Amino acid sequence: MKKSPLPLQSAGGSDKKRRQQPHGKEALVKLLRWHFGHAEFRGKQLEAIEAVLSGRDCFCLMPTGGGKSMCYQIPAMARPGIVLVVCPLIALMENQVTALKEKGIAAEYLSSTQTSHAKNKIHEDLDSGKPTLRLLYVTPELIATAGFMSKLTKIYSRGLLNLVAIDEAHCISTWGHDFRPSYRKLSSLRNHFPGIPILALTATAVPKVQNDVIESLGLQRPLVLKSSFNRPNIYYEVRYKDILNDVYADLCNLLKTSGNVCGIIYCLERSACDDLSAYLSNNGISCAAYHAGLNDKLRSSVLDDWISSKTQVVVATVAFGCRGTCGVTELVLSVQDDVRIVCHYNIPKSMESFYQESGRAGRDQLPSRSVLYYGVDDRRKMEFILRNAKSKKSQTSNSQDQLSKKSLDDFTQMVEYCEGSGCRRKKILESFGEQVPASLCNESCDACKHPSLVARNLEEVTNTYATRQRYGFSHIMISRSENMNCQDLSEFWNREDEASCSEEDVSDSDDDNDVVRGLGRSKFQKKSGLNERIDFLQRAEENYYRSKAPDKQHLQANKSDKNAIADALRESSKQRLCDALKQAQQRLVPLGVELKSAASILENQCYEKYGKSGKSFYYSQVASTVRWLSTADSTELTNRVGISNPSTSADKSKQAEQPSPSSPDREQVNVKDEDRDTAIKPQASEAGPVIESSSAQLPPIPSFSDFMNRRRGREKSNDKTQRIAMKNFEKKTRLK
Ligand SMILES: Nc1ncnc2c1ncn2[C@@H]1O[C@H](COP(=O)(O)OP(=O)(O)OP(=O)(O)O)[C@@H](O)[C@H]1O
Ligand SMILES: [Mg+2]
Repeated sequence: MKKSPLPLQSAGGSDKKRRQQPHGKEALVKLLRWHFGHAEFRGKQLEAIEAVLSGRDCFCLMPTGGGKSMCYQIPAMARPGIVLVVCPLIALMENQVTALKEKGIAAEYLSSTQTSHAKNKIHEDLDSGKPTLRLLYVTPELIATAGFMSKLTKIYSRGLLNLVAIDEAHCISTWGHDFRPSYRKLSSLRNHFPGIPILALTATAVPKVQNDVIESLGLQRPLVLKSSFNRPNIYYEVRYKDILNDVYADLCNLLKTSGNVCGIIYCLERSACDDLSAYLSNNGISCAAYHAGLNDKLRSSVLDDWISSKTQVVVATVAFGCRGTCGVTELVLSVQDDVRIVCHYNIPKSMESFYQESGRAGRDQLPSRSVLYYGVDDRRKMEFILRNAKSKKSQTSNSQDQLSKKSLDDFTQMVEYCEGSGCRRKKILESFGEQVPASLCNESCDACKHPSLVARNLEEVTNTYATRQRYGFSHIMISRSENMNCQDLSEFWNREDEASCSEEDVSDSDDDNDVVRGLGRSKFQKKSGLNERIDFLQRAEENYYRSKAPDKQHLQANKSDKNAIADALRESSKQRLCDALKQAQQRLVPLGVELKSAASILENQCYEKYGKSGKSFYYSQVASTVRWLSTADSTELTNRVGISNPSTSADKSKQAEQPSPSSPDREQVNVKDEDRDTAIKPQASEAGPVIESSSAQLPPIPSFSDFMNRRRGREKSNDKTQRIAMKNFEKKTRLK
């Protein structure tokens, strides 16, 4: 170990005596500089260190990347003896131990993944009169074993246990988003080792969780240190899917204009990860999808490439965002310091999750960005899942019911973050109980920097949404939520235990029992994981359309082969696309194509391109085509259904080259809104939803970029007539 710059206090002897020896600030700063090369302590680090060195329990709340590890690493350097660090992940321990060893610090971890030789060496050192080890990392499961507890007790009775640090301490709380039952086993530590300070560390900001952690660990008169959750180096922004021409293209452009930086995109669904990642790759962004659907080898190579900057962006499912329970991904996402941009392709389930996920940007304190793509349909999807989760919980127990209610409340905060026009930063901080002046933001969120643009966007979203509702879009989720028995969905929103994690996560546990239980649950997990729930939603959507279809024989879908796309399913997709086309036709000029054939062409595109990759790809593609139909203009539509001919194999390659349904090539879209205005000829629907004639005469909704371009154009133009026409158009749109 690197020789300390300070005269070290001797190990052993009276606990009290040792703790009474003060460590002045200067001495501690020297240790920081010597061992870690940092000039000064950050935030509350020094206070936490001084507290534990004086023997006091401490609860330390610091934002992600705030430097919590230092709060136990410096005390470990200050005096000989052992600092025990409890950590939820073997991968996380491995990572920290490797980094410490590189700095010449005597650190080790104990886990089932180590060889007996390595373990024996550690035990020998611990058993010796003068252990050289300073930091010993263990999992909560190991702490609970009788063997390890008796070893720890021996170390304690020899006066060699200096501190117990509990990292990610929120995992002990059922109120947190990352509850881990094995953390409950840590409750006994306070009584087992009287006089040894316990340091609980977390970045989880919810006050209820904080109190729960302190109580559950039995901390005595703890020094409670709470740093501000403000991340001044992150610029927060929300983009509105419903008024963007093409969300994929927007995201792609965003990444390109951000430079060749390291980024993370979070999606709710695996299929969206694959789809988006493929789109971005095709458009020149070096990126890869990462989710539980990939095999281990592929996953680790994706992460390796990302860490080594071979890949710029990783598109990951949110299921990998849980800190306490999930495996390597979480580790990588949270140790990569130079992530410059974090995008959420779907609205997160809570402010807590959003904060943690977006917080992975800029851990090195350099300017970074968080961009959330918000869509009303995404919101509905979430609400739908939450509502159904609630109905199941209410059948089982009150406390579960409360948890579901909490999920809904948490989600409301997230919706307010997106739908409100006030400072985003203030909203984040206030949701964690921090009252801050508006000036704190210093124009580092879109609402503060471009207030009128945000207000216009929100107005546009409201108008678009109102019009869509009038046309019958977006009501699907609501009607289904009332009809469906969707009990399986409940688990997704309350990750009460490891059961809700994927198998990789369980393998990270150190507890044999947990592993066995976990494996026993794996069948259930497979059935009730996030993506399966999404599949379930999509199936429900299919059922909805099937039940609408006149020919009920489609209901006989072949259930035997999970991935095979049955003819009945294809038929129901066609029907669904046909419905969407009808609605599009009411909005636009007549397509000049027979609707059923057009639906067939679109369905075939989905099938050709995605069917072979499995059902969920196919489902998501059909769903995104339906979404696309709700915004596409006549030229886009004719281009898409006109070019393709599903029946010839020669066209297959052509189809592959075509942009994905959710991302029609913008270059092809060149229809002026004025042209569209005059071209509208509302058609009576054949069998689609009944639409009032007044709504059928509505002008088409201009896309946001059209709207903005026209605005810009207007500013430049001196042509008075054009200006008047524009004003009239805007007025008309607003009125609708
Ligand atoms: N006093 C300091 N000065 C400069 N850099 C520091 C200081 N303390 C810690 N750091 C650096 O800050 C980064 C984050 O530290 P650390 O991993 O301890 O954060 P954390 O609070 O544990 O974050 P997380 O919640 O993500 O686990 C590391 O690169 C670390 O070296
Ligand atoms: Mg940490």
